[in-house]
Amino acid sequence: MEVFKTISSLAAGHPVAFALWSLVSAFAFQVLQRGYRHRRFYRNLPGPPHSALWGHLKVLGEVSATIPQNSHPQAYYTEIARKYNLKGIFYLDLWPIADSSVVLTDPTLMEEVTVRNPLPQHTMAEAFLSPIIGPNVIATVNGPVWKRLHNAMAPAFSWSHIRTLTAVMVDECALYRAALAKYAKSGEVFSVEELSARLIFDVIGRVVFNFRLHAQTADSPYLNDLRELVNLAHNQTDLVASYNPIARVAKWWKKRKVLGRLHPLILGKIKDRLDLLLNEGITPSRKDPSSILDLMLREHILQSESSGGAKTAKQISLSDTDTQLLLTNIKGLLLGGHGTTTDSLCYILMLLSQAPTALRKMRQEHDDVFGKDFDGTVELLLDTPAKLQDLPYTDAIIKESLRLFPVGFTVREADAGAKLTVQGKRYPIDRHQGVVLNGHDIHYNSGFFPNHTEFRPERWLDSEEGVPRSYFRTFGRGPRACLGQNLAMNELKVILLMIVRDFEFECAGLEPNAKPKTSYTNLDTVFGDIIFQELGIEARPRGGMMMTVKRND
Ligand code: HEM
Repeated sequence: MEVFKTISSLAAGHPVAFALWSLVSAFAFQVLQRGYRHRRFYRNLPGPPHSALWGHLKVLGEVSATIPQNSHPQAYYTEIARKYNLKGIFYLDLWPIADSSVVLTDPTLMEEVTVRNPLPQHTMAEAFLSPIIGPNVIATVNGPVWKRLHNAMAPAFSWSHIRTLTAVMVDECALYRAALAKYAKSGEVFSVEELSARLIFDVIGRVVFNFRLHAQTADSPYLNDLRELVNLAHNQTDLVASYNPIARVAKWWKKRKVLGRLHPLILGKIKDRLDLLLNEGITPSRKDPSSILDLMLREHILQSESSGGAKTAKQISLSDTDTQLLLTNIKGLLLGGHGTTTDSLCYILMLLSQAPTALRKMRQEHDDVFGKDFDGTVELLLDTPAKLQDLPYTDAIIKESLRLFPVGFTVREADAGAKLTVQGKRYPIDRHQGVVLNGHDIHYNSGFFPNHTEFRPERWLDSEEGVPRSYFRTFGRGPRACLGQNLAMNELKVILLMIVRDFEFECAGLEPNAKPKTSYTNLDTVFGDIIFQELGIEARPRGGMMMTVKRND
């Protein structure tokens, strides 16, 4: 009774203080209740040692102390799994600092949630990307919008279309060779990431828009602004910056400026192309698409035609929603398509710089299949692009590099209350919990890849053992697997074919670690901390992959 009396007199005498006190108490109660529920859910599930107070935050802190800052989460997950001998599935309770998750590290289980019963992309992927690119980008959206985008874009990634892009790749790669020749002459240290991004961006530009973006020869405003957006995404993962109001305002302002420049450029291209198609009465073909933009405009033209026969540019204007969808997805493809392939090329060249035998075998394969002469190689390639499929060793080098350095990542979401079954045991899923598919762990598991830290392209050729498809997770699997994987593989092959016989790469300023920093790899005793991929939109090279190049005479 006394308590009630005190409370009523406080409420009457100090109404504002009372209201504040009530709010704070209600908030504190909610936080405590949430925390308790959270810790209780995780306490008996498989995972590292769980604390009633800290959950797994201390474990994460310990592992973070050994891995270089801002490494991609896949490295932490793999290291935690090794340190605590966690196999197949484990849980991480990181409330309230980060999203809690269930981490899958078993190929069969991953096939279950990607191929047999595919789970949708987690909303955290959309939450991460949409402040940078916008909502409804194909890689993160689910449901009918994803279906529509996937269906519209798919023909641009068919083998038949990719082969028609060989001439584009060869043209752009000739400029890349010329830049390498300059660096070979000067002996200068340069960023392979920066140089390669320009090449790959120009190719992606042709796939997306079918016009040249000139990132290699002039300062492309598209590339500069998109890379600025990537840097902003990079900062998004910096916890200190994300709670600092001044940093947040500065970032908002910068983003506003970048988008203010970028959007009119892309919108101009969309409008010009739509006008041209309509004025010339062209409905873009799905069989022989000129670009992804055309494929997406085709949907729009067909829809407008079927709903009333509108034919002219005036009659068919894009709705705000369609314009937004186009804009977002064009940015997404330019960004994702060039970043992932650039990162992959960097790691391939880094690994080759310390693998003379593999390099020699690949050069031999190129000589055998395309002849020794460079001009002859280009001629044959342009004439018979399918010959790229006759380079199994080059293919194996790319796959082995992408095994050691998977640059993409995926987190899925299951309904609260759903269960995952592993060897007859059922594991619960919490509300909004991230279902993390850590392919990196599989790639560094000697049970699946014997001598897993060795760069051994031969493992992909071994006709007896081979590598089951479910073990290679770099492009994901199932309906949400990478749409651009054939394009990326083909492009990487063209680049390697056009450069490796004439140039020799060497990493600059390597600082190998005296002993491995983690228990899953010892590659840092050769290359140093650059092997710890940094968190950006993808798992990117640390430090720009600085190298020198010389001619292989
Ligand atoms: C080596 C280069 C690349 C790697 C390693 C890579 C990796 C990935 C990964 C891991 C995913 C997510 C898979 C999943 O959620 O299960 C993905 C999705 C996607 N990638 Fe790539 N990617 C590469 C290049 C490209 C290129 C060049 C393009 C085209 C411009 C592209 C377009 C896409 C698209 C459209 C999706 C979303 C597919 C969907 O959700 O339907 N990727 N990629």
